[in-house]
Amino acid sequence: MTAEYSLQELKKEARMGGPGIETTDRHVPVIDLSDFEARKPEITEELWAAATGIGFFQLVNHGIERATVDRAFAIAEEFFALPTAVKERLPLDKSLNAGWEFLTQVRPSVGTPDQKESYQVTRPHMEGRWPAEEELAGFREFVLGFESRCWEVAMRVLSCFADRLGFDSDFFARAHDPASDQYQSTLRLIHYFALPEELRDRPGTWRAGAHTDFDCLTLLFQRDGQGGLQVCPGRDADAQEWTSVTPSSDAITCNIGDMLMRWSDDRLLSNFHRVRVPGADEYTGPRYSIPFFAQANRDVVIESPLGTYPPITAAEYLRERVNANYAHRAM
Ligand SMILES: O=C(O)CCC(=O)C(=O)O
Ligand SMILES: [Fe+2]
Repeated sequence: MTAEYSLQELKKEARMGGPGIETTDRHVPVIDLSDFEARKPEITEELWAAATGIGFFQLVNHGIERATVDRAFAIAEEFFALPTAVKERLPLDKSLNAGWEFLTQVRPSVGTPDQKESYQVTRPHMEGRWPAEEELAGFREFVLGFESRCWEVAMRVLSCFADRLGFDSDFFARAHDPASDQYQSTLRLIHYFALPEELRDRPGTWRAGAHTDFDCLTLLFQRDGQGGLQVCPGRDADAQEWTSVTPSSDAITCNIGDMLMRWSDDRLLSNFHRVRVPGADEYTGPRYSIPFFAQANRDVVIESPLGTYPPITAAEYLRERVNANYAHRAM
């Protein structure tokens, strides 16, 4: 990817920070993964249609039991309830996507920090970044197990895209090999703060400012009743029309990221999304979400079937995206 391409991406992002308008005209498809092997051709059609359109879809019967998802949210709440002094011992290393941050993520679209704290888990870089067993018993073991379950679901979905793109079915599983020290897929626990009165009507306050994800595929776990996620499809997004995604504790909300858009010669669409703050009549308490970002291993070369972009390693690709973000912020 050239620097100009990165900058062009960023200019689009900078235009996306306003409130825009809301529309209910669009639909986020719900895709049933049950009986996956037998129904794979049918599921692949549904995934492809969603990913080449709105870029978002919700998976049901995805194979991760509700009790496991509930436990993930319970343990996330326990983590964020730890004393600040404990969490401060696990600071985020941005280049490694590992550790805890508090109010530090600034999206180029809005220029204000997301109203959240988050904890990122990237397998090869967690040494010294786990709370001690006495502080939060069973946390490390559970979180790593949950990360593996997410990986499995993500690879199942990516194998469908591989079939359609002309790769072999295991192509993306090899590209996201968790046994490699080059692995860079990330599980993130997020706690969006209860909305304080004084921020309720302040323009430019976002739980997550408008952005596209850098990865191949994002799996997002949300809770019933904790809404706010909105999507604006279309790379240019000139109309600035946003559609709310209804949260569900039973579904995994998925979206395509920039890396897979590039890998698919722009056929699969990485679309803008954001998390708005609650409106006047809405629940203003804390909101928790858990995204898993399937991001190809650092040493994997991203080479699209039609050759729209020159080959680039996943590490270099991300470095350019991150650098472009910093350049923008410094201006
Ligand atoms: O919390 C959410 O609903 C969305 C989070 C998100 O888009 C992200 O972390 O990239
Ligand atoms: Fe996102």
